[in-house]
Amino acid sequence: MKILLFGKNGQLGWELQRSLAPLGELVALCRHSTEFCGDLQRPDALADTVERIAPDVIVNAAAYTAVDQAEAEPEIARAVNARAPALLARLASERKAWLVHYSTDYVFNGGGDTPWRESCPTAPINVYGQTKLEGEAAIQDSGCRHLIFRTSWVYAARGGNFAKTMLRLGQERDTLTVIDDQVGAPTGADLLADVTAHALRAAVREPALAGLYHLAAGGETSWHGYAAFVLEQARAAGVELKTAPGAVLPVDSSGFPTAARRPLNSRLDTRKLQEAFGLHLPDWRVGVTRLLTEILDKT
Ligand SMILES: NC(=O)C1=CN([C@@H]2O[C@H](COP(=O)(O)OP(=O)(O)OC[C@H]3O[C@@H](n4cnc5c(N)ncnc54)[C@H](OP(=O)(O)O)[C@@H]3O)[C@@H](O)[C@H]2O)C=CC1
Ligand SMILES: Cc1cn([C@H]2C[C@H](O)[C@@H](COP(=O)(O)OP(=O)(O)O[C@H]3O[C@@H](C)C(=O)[C@@H](O)[C@H]3O)O2)c(=O)[nH]c1=O
Repeated sequence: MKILLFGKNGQLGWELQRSLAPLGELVALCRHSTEFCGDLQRPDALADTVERIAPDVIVNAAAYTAVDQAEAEPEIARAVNARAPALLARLASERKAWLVHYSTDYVFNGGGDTPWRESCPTAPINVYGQTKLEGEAAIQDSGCRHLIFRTSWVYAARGGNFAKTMLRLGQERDTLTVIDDQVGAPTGADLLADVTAHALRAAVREPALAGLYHLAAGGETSWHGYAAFVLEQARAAGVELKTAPGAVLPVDSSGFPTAARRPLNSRLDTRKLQEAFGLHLPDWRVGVTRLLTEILDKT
């Protein structure tokens, strides 16, 4: 099996390089690759890349993920998150290749407090979520064989994420103010990558498994609960923090204004994935603890 991976240097792309390697020949590209084009904003060159590599599977881990910035540059977000996946889907369809793609909890409006199922109505409340939804729809409409994984609150040892921001701020500030009315599940890029490899292997054998799946770690928390957990673990590991226990102050969304609105309810119901692929998704604390062990060991 020949796999073409886009976005190899992102949080997920980096982990996918490890998880996908045992499945076959892997060609991994980033925006600045030279021999082949890995820039999702260059459609002609992208089509040429796919033609020359002739992959059996295209895995798209590249995306425009700057949620607040997307409000100011919707056309760039749309080119990367919607138009490029649409092109990759057409190219995959033409050559009967699989397309693996990732989407987000931000396709939902955040109403209610029950976990979203794949069949729930989408209604994004920010530009990033809207463009990611357009990408999903284009893939589904193309008729290509695909796996789309909607996930949430991704972190990894490599790359920027909320856990690392909290670790840094905890060493700089006496108090932190963190939103406690947005609820979801922090999900490790390593878990996403391993589940992708497992699911892809199964789907190639059993094409009826193609489709859209929610994929997130088990359990739930708020950004405030997540921040408090990260700092508590760091303190226990001997990191000197300026933020004292109890000085992570909970606020509702209006207490921490941002350019983009975020959904209050980001819970994803992952039963479809677990049943289809015979998987158990571990609690979010398991992965975050591993992340901290890894990054604190290096400091
Ligand atoms: N991060 C999160 O919390 C969540 C992410 N997701 C989805 O998961 C997937 C992976 O996200 P994650 O790994 O966390 O994201 P990252 O932001 O870590 O990585 C995204 C990668 O995409 C690349 N990229 C951006 N624009 C282009 C372009 N024009 N051409 C080629 N590459 C480009 C970036 O490259 P460069 O560094 O050069 O800009 C970066 O390497 C995405 O589909 C995302 O929407 C879903 C839910 C949560
Ligand atoms: C830095 C900071 C953020 N926050 C809030 C703002 C926001 O509501 C929440 C998370 O902020 P961030 O900007 O780190 O995360 P954000 O960019 O919103 O993360 C999202 O990224 C995209 C790509 C996704 O697909 C989503 O699943 C989600 O992970 O925490 C605080 O309350 N206090 C703080 O000090």
